[in-house]
Amino acid sequence: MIVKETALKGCFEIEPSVFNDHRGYFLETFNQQAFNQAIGQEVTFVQDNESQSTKGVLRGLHFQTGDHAQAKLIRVVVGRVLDVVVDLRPNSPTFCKHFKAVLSGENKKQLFVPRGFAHGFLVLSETAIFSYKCDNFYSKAAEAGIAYNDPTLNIDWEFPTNLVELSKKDLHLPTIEAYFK
Ligand SMILES: Cc1cn([C@H]2C[C@H](O)[C@@H](COP(=O)(O)OP(=O)(O)O[C@H]3O[C@@H](C)C(=O)[C@@H](O)[C@H]3O)O2)c(=O)[nH]c1=O
Repeated sequence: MIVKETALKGCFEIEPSVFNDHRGYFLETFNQQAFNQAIGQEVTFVQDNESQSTKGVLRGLHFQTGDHAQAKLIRVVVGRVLDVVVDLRPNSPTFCKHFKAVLSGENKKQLFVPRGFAHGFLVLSETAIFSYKCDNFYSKAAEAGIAYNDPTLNIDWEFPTNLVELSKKDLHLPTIEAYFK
């Protein structure tokens, strides 16, 4: 397993060890002991989520507020996505900065996104199955988000914006400026 901290403190990119043989492959997608040691923190995941989306679907940028904040360990099982995380920790030197990575069923890369970040992804393949662990339970009341095309964040999604498909909820997310007002 190769673990690298990204430019955003506390946010890590993880490349698990994959064992290939004549039958196919094997990997540990999560090992609590190795994971906590690698990132130097005790994280206890309590919920696993999976979603499927088609090409051009963009989910995000989402987070939960206050005591409901969630750290996430993210991976793609099938397909390819552009995953984007945004540091929304007001006291962080990288406040409002983002990090992006292509996660795919082929590269099997994972991202650990700490609490205090917004997260979203855009599906680049015909279909994608997205899987993630959360260290806090889902709370509908605590759901929040920032528009994926926020001008301050200026994220290059590397995809024609007229082809992006959003949920009704995500169509009306505020800008970062409006959110922090
Ligand atoms: C996230 C979530 C949703 N739901 C329900 C609510 C709703 O009826 C349905 C679909 O929810 P959403 O439209 O919010 O799903 P989605 O847009 O996929 O939301 C997810 O987006 C990515 C980018 C994240 O980072 C996640 O934390 C989460 O916010 O599933 C749960 O029951 N539990 C959950 O943990």
